[in-house]
Amino acid sequence: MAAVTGGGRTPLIAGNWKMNLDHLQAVAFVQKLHWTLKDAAHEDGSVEVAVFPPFTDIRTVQTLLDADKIPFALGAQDLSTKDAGAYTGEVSGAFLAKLSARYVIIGHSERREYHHEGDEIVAEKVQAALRHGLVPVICVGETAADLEEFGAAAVPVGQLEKALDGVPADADIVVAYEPVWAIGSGQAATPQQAQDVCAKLREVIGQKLGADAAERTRVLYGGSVKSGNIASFMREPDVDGALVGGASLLVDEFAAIIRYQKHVGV
Ligand SMILES: O=C[C@H](O)COP(=O)(O)O
Repeated sequence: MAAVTGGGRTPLIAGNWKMNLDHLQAVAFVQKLHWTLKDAAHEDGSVEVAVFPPFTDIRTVQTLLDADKIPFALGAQDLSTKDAGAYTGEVSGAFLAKLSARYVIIGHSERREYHHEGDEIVAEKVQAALRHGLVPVICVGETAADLEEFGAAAVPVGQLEKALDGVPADADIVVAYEPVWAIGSGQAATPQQAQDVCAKLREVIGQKLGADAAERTRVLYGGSVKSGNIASFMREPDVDGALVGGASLLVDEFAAIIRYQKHVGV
């Protein structure tokens, strides 16, 4: 089955569990999701599925994925700017890499808002991820007030420019456009809004890292993605997948999102 995004990029459907599902619930969830998806496209690699459990679940989920040969990638929701040392409560990228985490979310709006993480910290975390061979999923997006004052693209474009400072041209990264007003609100962006901003973010990648990086880097949309709207986003040429919050906690709903190709008609 063909990928539907531009440039031959493999679509990525990523489930950010946020602070939900303890390690026992995580095992039941992953087993059920895998079982539900037995016939789905992710089994042949045409859609990549990634789950982002809380830190305390990661070891358990990693063991399950390995033992049952479940083809989901594993990610963390955050990491420290530091690699080791006297930083109480922090988790190093080195530790995540040892647990076979492939991805790490950086700059999520909930980190920016509740933990006061600005663009400098985000850029440091991107460097920390790359130091340990992790793929940063760099989140950018405008608030409702930003949208009114500057339009949709200005803030995410500025955030991404800063996050990419010092990133080498050959770095493996993912960018997620998440308008803050669309997160958990049930009010998703329109596919055209998502496309417009994702295309601008791809331009930024091109300016900062070069044309090859712009062509190969996946740009996701996030914010109230559901099974009922995923196909409309995935039809857009610059939307290469989704970063899903609430709907990634419901097995049948998340499985239906992963199976979006059935609705796209490719
Ligand atoms: O990381 C995921 C986003 O915050 C989207 O969350 P949501 O799908 O619940 O709107």
